[in-house]
Amino acid sequence: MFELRLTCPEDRVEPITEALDALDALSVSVEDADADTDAERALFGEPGMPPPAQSWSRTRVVALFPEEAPAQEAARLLALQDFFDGCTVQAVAAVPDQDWVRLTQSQFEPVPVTPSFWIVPTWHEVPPEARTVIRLDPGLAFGTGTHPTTRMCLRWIAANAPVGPRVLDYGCGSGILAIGAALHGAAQVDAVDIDEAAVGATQDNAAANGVTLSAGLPDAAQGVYDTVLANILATPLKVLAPLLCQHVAAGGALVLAGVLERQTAELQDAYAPYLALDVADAEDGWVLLVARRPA
Ligand SMILES: C[S@@+](CC[C@H](N)C(=O)[O-])C[C@H]1O[C@@H](n2cnc3c(N)ncnc32)[C@H](O)[C@@H]1O
Repeated sequence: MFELRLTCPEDRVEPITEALDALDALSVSVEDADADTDAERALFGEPGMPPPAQSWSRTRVVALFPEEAPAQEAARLLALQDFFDGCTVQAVAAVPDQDWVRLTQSQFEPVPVTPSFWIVPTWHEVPPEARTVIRLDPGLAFGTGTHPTTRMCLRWIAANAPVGPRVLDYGCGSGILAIGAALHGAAQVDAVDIDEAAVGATQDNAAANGVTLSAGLPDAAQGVYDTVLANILATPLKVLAPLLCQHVAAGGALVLAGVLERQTAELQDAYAPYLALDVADAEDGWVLLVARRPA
């Protein structure tokens, strides 16, 4: 795992985090850079000296990548953007996996998807109002419920329960959507991902939640499903249009996330030869696109 660390003025956080998402960062976290300033002051021995004025409004953004090359490429591409003026890349550095997991775990709190459907890390008590719970520890696969795209998919699952009976989670990451579908009535859930670590994480997380599902590489998706869920970014979703649509049964639903509001029309165009996508939900600049195949 490699992290790209940069500092920026507060008003650049949004375009930078959006760009990092589009550049396939596994996670992007935003921190207050003032803590650094205090530490630097202590280190360089300036008792009583205020930090430079601009530091007070600076923010640190940390993006994780599976390898060094995409982290370096992201740093290079960001530096070319107009909105990067006044921002500084601090480092691209290796992060030991255990440190990342420990660091990430310290940032996770229980997340409500609906008032009664929660994602709760294993080291937290289950809130009393939670009736349906996914127990999940953030690991190396994407999908902890803190990202709006994951939450929108889970909200759709809860609102459309019972889902299935056959459900496909394409790009399963941690398996969170597959587990959510199984907890909301799906009788058979297939979860697939191009990343073998995600397949392993999905199997582990399903077992930890007492859920039976089948996890594998994309070829394991076979036949048609009543619900096809895919939370991947817009570009791969466009490429996958014919494949995903061919897996949707008559009367079934296709649920797509990972799409920014401004990408809605291009996704609708890419899917138009197969299915008609509508915006079913929106959060923080992301949209949930849903299509139904006529019965
Ligand atoms: C944004 S994560 C979503 C994880 C989880 N489903 C969720 O909703 O939180 C996208 C996942 O899709 C996988 N992925 C990306 N491109 C893919 C492809 N062409 N086929 C299958 N999986 C893919 C990635 O490895 C990653 O685990």
